[in-house]
Amino acid sequence: MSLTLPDLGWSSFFAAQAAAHSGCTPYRLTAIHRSTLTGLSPEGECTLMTPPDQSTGTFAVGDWVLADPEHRIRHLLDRRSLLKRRAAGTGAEAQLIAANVDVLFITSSCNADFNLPRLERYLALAHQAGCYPVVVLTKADTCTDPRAYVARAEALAPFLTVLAVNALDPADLDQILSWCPSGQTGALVGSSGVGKTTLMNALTGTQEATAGIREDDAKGRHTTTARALRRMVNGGWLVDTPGMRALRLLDAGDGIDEVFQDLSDLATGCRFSDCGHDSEPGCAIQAAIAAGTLEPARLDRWRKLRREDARNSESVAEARSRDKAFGKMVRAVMRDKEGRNKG
Ligand SMILES: Nc1nc2c(ncn2[C@@H]2O[C@H](COP(=O)(O)OP(=O)(O)OP(=O)(O)O)[C@@H](O)[C@H]2O)c(=O)[nH]1
Ligand SMILES: [Zn+2]
Repeated sequence: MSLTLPDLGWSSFFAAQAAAHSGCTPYRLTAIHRSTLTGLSPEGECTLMTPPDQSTGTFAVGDWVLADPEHRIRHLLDRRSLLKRRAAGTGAEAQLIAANVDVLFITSSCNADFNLPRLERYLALAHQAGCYPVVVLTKADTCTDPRAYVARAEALAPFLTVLAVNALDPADLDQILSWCPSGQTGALVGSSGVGKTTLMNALTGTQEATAGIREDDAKGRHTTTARALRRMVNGGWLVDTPGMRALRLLDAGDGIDEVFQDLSDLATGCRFSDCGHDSEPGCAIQAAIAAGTLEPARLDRWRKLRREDARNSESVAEARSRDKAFGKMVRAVMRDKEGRNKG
């Protein structure tokens, strides 16, 4: 298998950045390990070393880097897109999930999993990351009217691409493949059980169980069993990392406003700039609800997403002071209660 740089996703966007650094070779990162990285070039795969002052955590699967002949990374090229999430634990630090993903396949199914707020949440994520969103509704074969699901999803945003497929039918896969042609990179997100593994295997022509993709085993040893960037049957690429599975919103304020453009536009007409859109006088959003041009449920979903985003984006210090303030409040209530019981 001989690949060219464009086959790997290289474009003029990256070439322009690389032009200033002669003597370096471009590599696309296909796996991030604890202390090294795996890079792919037309010559094949090789292990790359990070610069002395940088941990591997500053790189993401899909990144383009320039390395010297000793395989030491000299430059990380600017990204076209970046998917990240809040790191596990209490910290608000971002964990990079994948870079230079062109298309985010937002996967749901034509059954109980179908959930408009969840789709909106992933749309906001795609906008924020800089990926083109394509909604893929699986299990079209199990319901009588998949068009109805498609129509509901299409109503979420103008010009939104929504596909309905039977992930088990090879004939349906071409629809998906056409959105991520040779040299382009896609990623699948969605809830458990919607058919991501089925699609991944079918699109890449493999039978691998995704459970095998683990960077470390229980003993902390290094057992990378599969590449995190997998080639599809049409020459496109799919990111397949454990982190891709549980993406949450991080600093997605702009992305949310883009998905809820109608609401953010309306809000500029509120009398108060900090309007809570409840019972404030001159609230343009409540006026639209009263006039029947805005669904109250849509306002609820917008609020919920913004709250969730604020939570996910708050700094560690903010999280601590929130917990502290909460602790204080609890103690005050307890004291108050004790006082009353005694009195
Ligand atoms: N009839 C039908 N079954 C499907 C379709 N897509 C997936 N399935 C089935 O749904 C089940 C779950 O599919 P998976 O591919 O494991 O789902 P997943 O999203 O990878 O789930 P996790 O691994 O938990 O994240 C499997 O039994 C699939 O065979 C579809 O389009 N039609
Ligand atoms: Zn208002």
